[in-house]
Amino acid sequence: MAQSFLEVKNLRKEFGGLTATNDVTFSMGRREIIGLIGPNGAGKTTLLRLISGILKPTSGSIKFKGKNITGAKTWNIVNMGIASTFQNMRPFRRLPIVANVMVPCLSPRAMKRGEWVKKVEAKAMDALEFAGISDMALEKASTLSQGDLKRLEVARAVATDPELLILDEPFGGLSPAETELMAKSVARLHKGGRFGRLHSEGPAMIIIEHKLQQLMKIVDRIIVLNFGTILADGPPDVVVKDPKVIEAYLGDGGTTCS
Ligand SMILES: Nc1ncnc2c1ncn2[C@@H]1O[C@H](COP(=O)(O)OP(=O)(O)OP(=O)(O)O)[C@@H](O)[C@H]1O
Repeated sequence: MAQSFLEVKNLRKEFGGLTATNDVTFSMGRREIIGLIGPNGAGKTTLLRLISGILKPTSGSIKFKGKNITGAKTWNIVNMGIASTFQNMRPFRRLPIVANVMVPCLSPRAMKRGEWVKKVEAKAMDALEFAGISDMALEKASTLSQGDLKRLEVARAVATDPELLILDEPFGGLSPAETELMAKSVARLHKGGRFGRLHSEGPAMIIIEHKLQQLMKIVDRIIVLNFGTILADGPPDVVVKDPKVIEAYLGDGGTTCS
């Protein structure tokens, strides 16, 4: 049987008496882009944190490209090719925006193509250009609006040339116009190619998002979590019609949820 790109098996995380992810099992292919949805508290962010190494699971396993990464350190996971953005954004607020992106550019993974430090700023600028905030590169990160902080998060993640990019609510707090722009950038990145000195291999993606209309346009598969358990897993048009999903999350309005 062909080896999965990402293989999550019986992944469980308990916080005291609370089971945040309850034996979650799924796998994904190298070219997939998955939307991870579900009600508040369903366990989506916990699942993301387990895959990116911020949390250690209570039990279960995670394999990436055939290697067991369960409980591995975050920086090892980043160097293997998994990058994430988070809801609670924590940039180096006192540093210029471009310096925030130069830090991930100095990771062994980002440097592995034989780049030297003098090229790092140029590469960081290309990541900012990709995210649409290069004109503010020398401002302090503390001056950024919520929407632009999201862009900085994306720039920091793409600067490591990830093979799997995990985005936690990339459209959260953005205006409809900003959401449209971010959705287009994400879809473009998934296709891959060169963006200046940035080389995107077209990462696989897992995107947590509540703005379903926009999410549906860019993903080819949806996983629905509810009370830490996978309720549905399939193509977006099938999942949104699933009575279990409508009852637990979508309500009568279906995909009008934004
Ligand atoms: N560090 C923690 N300590 C204790 N409980 C936690 C912790 N992190 C998450 N939880 C709990 O685990 C459950 C799942 O939370 P999680 O943040 O993963 O849900 P979510 O689906 O991402 O929700 P949202 O859509 O609101 O972001 C919730 O009941 C939450 O309160």
